[in-house]
Amino acid sequence: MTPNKVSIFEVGARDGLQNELPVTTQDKIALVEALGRAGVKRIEAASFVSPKWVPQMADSGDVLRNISRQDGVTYSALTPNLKGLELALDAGADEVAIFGAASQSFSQRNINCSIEESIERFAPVMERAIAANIPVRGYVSCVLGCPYEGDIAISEVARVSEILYKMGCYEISLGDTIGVGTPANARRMVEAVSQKVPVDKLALHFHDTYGQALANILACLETGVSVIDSSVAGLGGCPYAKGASGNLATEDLVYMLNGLGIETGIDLHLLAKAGNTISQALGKSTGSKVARAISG
Ligand SMILES: CC(C)(COP(=O)([O-])OP(=O)([O-])OC[C@H]1O[C@@H](n2cnc3c(N)ncnc32)[C@H](O)[C@@H]1OP(=O)([O-])[O-])[C@@H](O)C(=O)NCCC(=O)NCCSC(=O)C[C@@](C)(O)CC(=O)[O-]
Repeated sequence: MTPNKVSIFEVGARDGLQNELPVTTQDKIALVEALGRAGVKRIEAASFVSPKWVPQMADSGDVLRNISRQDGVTYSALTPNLKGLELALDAGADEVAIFGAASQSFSQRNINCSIEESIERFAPVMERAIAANIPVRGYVSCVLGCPYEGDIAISEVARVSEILYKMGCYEISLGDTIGVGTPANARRMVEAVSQKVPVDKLALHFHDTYGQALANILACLETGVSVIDSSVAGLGGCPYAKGASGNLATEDLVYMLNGLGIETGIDLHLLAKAGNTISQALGKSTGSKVARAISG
């Protein structure tokens, strides 16, 4: 069941940088271009959300408009509502993502509405995106725990995932937003969701707050999932756990997959270089253990 190829969905320029100190638009553009040169084919480069809520992403339009696009690379953006979608289309996003949650409290704090209200908001986004021929990805946050509610029922994760899938999302990314999962419950969750959404339409989006992300991914690969989200240099913190690491570092993921003989198409050294450069711009060292080892 373990796939022999994995598609990496790089979220450093969005999920990572939304949780870091601001960097310049030019730094973001350079990062996205360096990721492309490293062989990353799916890059989340922008987020059209309220600049009052997430000021770090306020220049998303300028980023998307000014990158030198590489053939075969998809540049995507988060769009919580119709306004976000229109901005993303205007800036030239190749695909967009709507983002919901399996926790009511998280949904309320993240996008200022309940799960049900979020589904209502997503419907016109989906309709307009389909009309514009733009693929829509769906995120479900808090699939292995919530910072406000603690444990989340797997049935709720499966329910929300199925709703987003049936609305027309081409892929559902399962977010362990606060990185609390461990391998056995991560695998149980993926198995349960795959009863409702085909496993080849699922992606793993596991944060590394508790250092479990690689182990969780390894356990879930056995279910057949073959799309994994990660963030170069481990960019991104966790607003709910001060000082905690954020997303799983793409370099660490690629290193593990290389060792398993699973193809990603990514050049690890160029990837680490991209991660080191953006880390320098942030005034910190890379969050990737592999990148540190290679550089050393
Ligand atoms: C969703 C809203 C906008 C609702 O926010 P709201 O206040 O309920 O919305 P509103 O429609 O009442 O609008 C309020 C103001 O925001 C503006 N506005 C409204 N929409 C937009 C937009 N698209 N782009 C730019 N501006 C927008 C709107 O124009 C208005 O401006 P004002 O009149 O006050 O000047 C807000 O809650 C928001 O922006 N939240 C951002 C949440 C966010 O970005 N979270 C991080 C991403 S999710 C994540 O990281 C998890 C994930 C995906 O990685 C998976 C995982 O790890 O679990």
